[in-house]
Amino acid sequence: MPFELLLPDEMAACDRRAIATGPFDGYQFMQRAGAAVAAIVLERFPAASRVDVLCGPGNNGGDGYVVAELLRRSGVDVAVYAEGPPRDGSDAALAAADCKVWPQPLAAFAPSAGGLVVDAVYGAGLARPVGGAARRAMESVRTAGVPVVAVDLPSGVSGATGEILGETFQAAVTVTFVRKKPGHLLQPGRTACGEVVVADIGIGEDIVAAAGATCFENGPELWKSRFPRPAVDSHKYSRGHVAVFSGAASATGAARLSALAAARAGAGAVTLLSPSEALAANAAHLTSIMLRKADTREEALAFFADRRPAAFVYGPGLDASAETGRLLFELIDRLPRPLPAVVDASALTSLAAEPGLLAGPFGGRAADLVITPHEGEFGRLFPDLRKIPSKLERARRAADRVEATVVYKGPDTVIAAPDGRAAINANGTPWLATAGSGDVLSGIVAGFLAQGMPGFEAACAGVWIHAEAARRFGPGLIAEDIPGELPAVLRDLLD
Ligand SMILES: NC(=O)C1=CN([C@@H]2O[C@H](COP(=O)(O)OP(=O)(O)OC[C@H]3O[C@@H](n4cnc5c(N)ncnc54)[C@H](O)[C@@H]3O)[C@@H](O)[C@H]2O)[C@@H](O)CC1
Ligand SMILES: [K+]
Repeated sequence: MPFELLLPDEMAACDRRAIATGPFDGYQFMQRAGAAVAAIVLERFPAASRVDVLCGPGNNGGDGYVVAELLRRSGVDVAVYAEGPPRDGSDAALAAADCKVWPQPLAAFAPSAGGLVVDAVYGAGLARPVGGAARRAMESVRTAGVPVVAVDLPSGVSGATGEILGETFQAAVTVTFVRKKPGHLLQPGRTACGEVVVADIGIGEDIVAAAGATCFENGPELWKSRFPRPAVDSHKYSRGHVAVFSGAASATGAARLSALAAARAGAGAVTLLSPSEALAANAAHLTSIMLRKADTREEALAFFADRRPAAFVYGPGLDASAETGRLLFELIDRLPRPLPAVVDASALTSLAAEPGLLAGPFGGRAADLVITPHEGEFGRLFPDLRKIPSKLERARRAADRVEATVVYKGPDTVIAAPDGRAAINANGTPWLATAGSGDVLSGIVAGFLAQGMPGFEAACAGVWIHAEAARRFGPGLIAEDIPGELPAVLRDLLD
């Protein structure tokens, strides 16, 4: 699977296994990595008047010596600045010995106008916050605005978490090897990387597979085998019926956005369950979406028994008081059969107000439960997880705790399943930061759940398609525009 993201220890295991099985040794892999970076430098920055290669003491620095020597042989004006010599006997020491560019101390480096910096200071081995000469180099490059090509990761970015430890370079291009790492997609690392190029250095697919990665970059490859496609003999209910709970008279729009999105995602029928005081407001704005009065839990349960929806959305526009969360549990416990559901927005705030409700497994009660907290809601729901520095790890712990798929939203949305799988989404756009876009996402995910997609796949597909629709629309996007963009995105996926 080309979408695996390798954690640093998984990447190190791949390196070790590849070296042990041959035919390449560690230095040959380093030469291939350096050659890939040098090729990008020559291709992307042919007009650079000079290239300064900054080398650290480990193998990332080793890649840097290979880059410097290859650029020298290509006739580039190249200088090497080193933060100490590589360890004797290491692959990096071999690379330094083969490099004919004499290294100067990193402390003597100053960026030159019209030049380019190759950042080979730290990569996967980053062990502590960046300081000293490396930090000063980063600050001076940032001030001078000189472009940077980063080797593996911008030095200072954690490959595991995307955190910046101390300081980093803002790269124009980051060349990594074999597969991306979570830190290339998680913020703020993703921004520091610029464009990410993945270079093949000859580590085989079988070796990557043996690493057993459980984190992926979200994309159609991950879920298209489970993607719903209507059968020739489908009727509207067999395509999946979604129920969406509406808020009170002054808060009905959120649920309607969800309902419309569920329909556009392919649910054959969608019903809005509305308090009587909001029926008129809802009726005035609905055409293909059905409307049913539900003032009480009993009325909602009667609808579920009678019309047997395949999934429901609970949260957008609802009251954030503790009663909303209690009602959800009563509903789930009394449903005629476990149903997939998306729990979002005010329902999450409500559940956080009464932590006891979430103390035990939540999803164990529903078939496929998906919760979609943004940063604030996540922090309120799982206050003890806030101290974990990795967003990926926070999402995984939350999914394990509540036994539900967690869509932890943001510019780097993480989707985590209770079985340990996780995906990081990277096709988002800042145009999605607009009121109501989360309500649309809930509806899309519910639409896929109702069509039989399992929770993790439905959530991953929903997040990617939602972002793709917004990206295609671009400037001026408001939540109402997203459902209308879905048909074109779906057509491309189903073709
Ligand atoms: N076979 C392999 O293992 C390959 C490794 N490759 C390169 O090797 C890199 C990993 O090499 P290493 O494991 O040697 O790690 P690094 O080169 O990233 O860094 C390790 C060294 O930096 C020091 N260090 C870490 N953080 C520091 C900080 N904040 N301040 C000061 N010193 C610090 C460590 O003490 C150690 O000496 C990858 O990122 C990649 O660029 C590539 O050559 C491809 C093949
Ligand atoms: K680097």
